[in-house]
Amino acid sequence: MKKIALIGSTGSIGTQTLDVVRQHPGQFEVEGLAAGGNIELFAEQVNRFRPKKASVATKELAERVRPQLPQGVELYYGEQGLIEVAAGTEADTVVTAIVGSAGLPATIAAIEAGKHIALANKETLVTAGHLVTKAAKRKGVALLPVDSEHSAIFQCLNGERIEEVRQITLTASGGSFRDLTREQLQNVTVEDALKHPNWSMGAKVTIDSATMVNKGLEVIEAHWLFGLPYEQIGVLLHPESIIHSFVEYRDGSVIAQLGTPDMRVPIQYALSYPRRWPSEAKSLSLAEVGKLHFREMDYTRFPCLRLAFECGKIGGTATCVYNAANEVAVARFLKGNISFLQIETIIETVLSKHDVQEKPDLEGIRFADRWARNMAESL
Ligand SMILES: NC(=O)C1=CN([C@@H]2O[C@H](COP(=O)(O)OP(=O)(O)OC[C@H]3O[C@@H](n4cnc5c(N)ncnc54)[C@H](OP(=O)(O)O)[C@@H]3O)[C@@H](O)[C@H]2O)C=CC1
Ligand SMILES: CC(=O)[C@@H](O)[C@H](O)COP(=O)(O)O
Ligand SMILES: [Mn+2]
Repeated sequence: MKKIALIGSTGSIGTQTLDVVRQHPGQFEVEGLAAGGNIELFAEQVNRFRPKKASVATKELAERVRPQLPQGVELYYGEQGLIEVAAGTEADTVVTAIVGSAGLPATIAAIEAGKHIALANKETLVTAGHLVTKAAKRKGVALLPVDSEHSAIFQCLNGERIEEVRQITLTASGGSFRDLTREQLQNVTVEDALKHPNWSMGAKVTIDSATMVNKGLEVIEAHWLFGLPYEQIGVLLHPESIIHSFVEYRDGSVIAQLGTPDMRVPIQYALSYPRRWPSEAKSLSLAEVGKLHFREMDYTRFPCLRLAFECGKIGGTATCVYNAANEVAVARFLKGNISFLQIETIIETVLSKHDVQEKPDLEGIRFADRWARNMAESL
């Protein structure tokens, strides 16, 4: 029996995690669930999975949802509520399916409480990778990747030595606007940006995919998860999202992980590791697929990816600021407040005004995150 807590249960990764739980009756105990504001779905989930602890975003939401929950469930709210669910139950693994750097305090608390992390919330590693990985090492807990590319790399590295790796390559679909020129990007709409060609995901990551910030965040995530320098991390445009990523070894061998795009596969692998459980995922028929395509990344077309590499190499608070500026810019774009191309202008401008702190502690990270958000709001 695997005991899990899940933060971000009502989102795309959260609901698919609960699909995996449902598909393996008797294998899981759900000890804790946390969500933001979707209290109707959250109430259903709590009634179905009967966690001991539950949390929603605010006190007001907690008061509204309380009457719909079964007796005996301890209900919390806010950042402390997330921490309670992530760190305060008997779960051995916490699935971080919350979006944004809001997931950082709960992830650190879970690690400090000795929980393994099935990590979907990439913003946590981008914001404070040095602190998260150091804490995980000190506590002897695993950071198990859920992100499809990182799960792929993790699987390709299985049983190999990291020092024998020449290069890892993350594949990128190109997102909703892959084939548009920068000129054409000037008039794109929120609705169009939300149409990812291959994956059905939450709004924020779908926009990140279109700006290529998602790949930028993933490059930084890979740096921290696998301990590789940025010079050994590459990105390749692959429109079909069938090859989820690959590793080239020093003898010239290349090992890739393939599959139909279905996030329940990497979610399940993070929970079943080192075993492989049966799943309902569709078999991949390469004969049906016929052809796979690849293109060199164009860093002029996708400047946010170049910026991510630059921030990663600078280190310190640079990646935290890249992430925070992006979170604010994407939220503003989704509200119709700025244009698509202004997302990258905001990130670039905020970064240009930032004085990087080299080895920030958690307080330094929080300060940089707040500073970048305020700056991004003010532009
Ligand atoms: N979706 C995907 O296929 C993939 C996602 N990821 C990563 O996984 C993470 C989640 O993405 P995704 O599932 O798409 O996002 P969604 O927007 O679909 O879901 C986000 C979840 O976080 C909850 N949430 C947001 N803010 C808060 C808060 N302040 N307190 C508590 N809960 C909060 C939401 O609650 P509510 O809805 O109730 O407000 C929801 O449950 C992201 O970091 C993303 O980059 C990585 C790979 C693939
Ligand atoms: C499914 C997943 O892992 C997403 O993060 C995915 O990577 C988005 O695809 P692209 O960023 O390659 O468009
Ligand atoms: Mn991904």
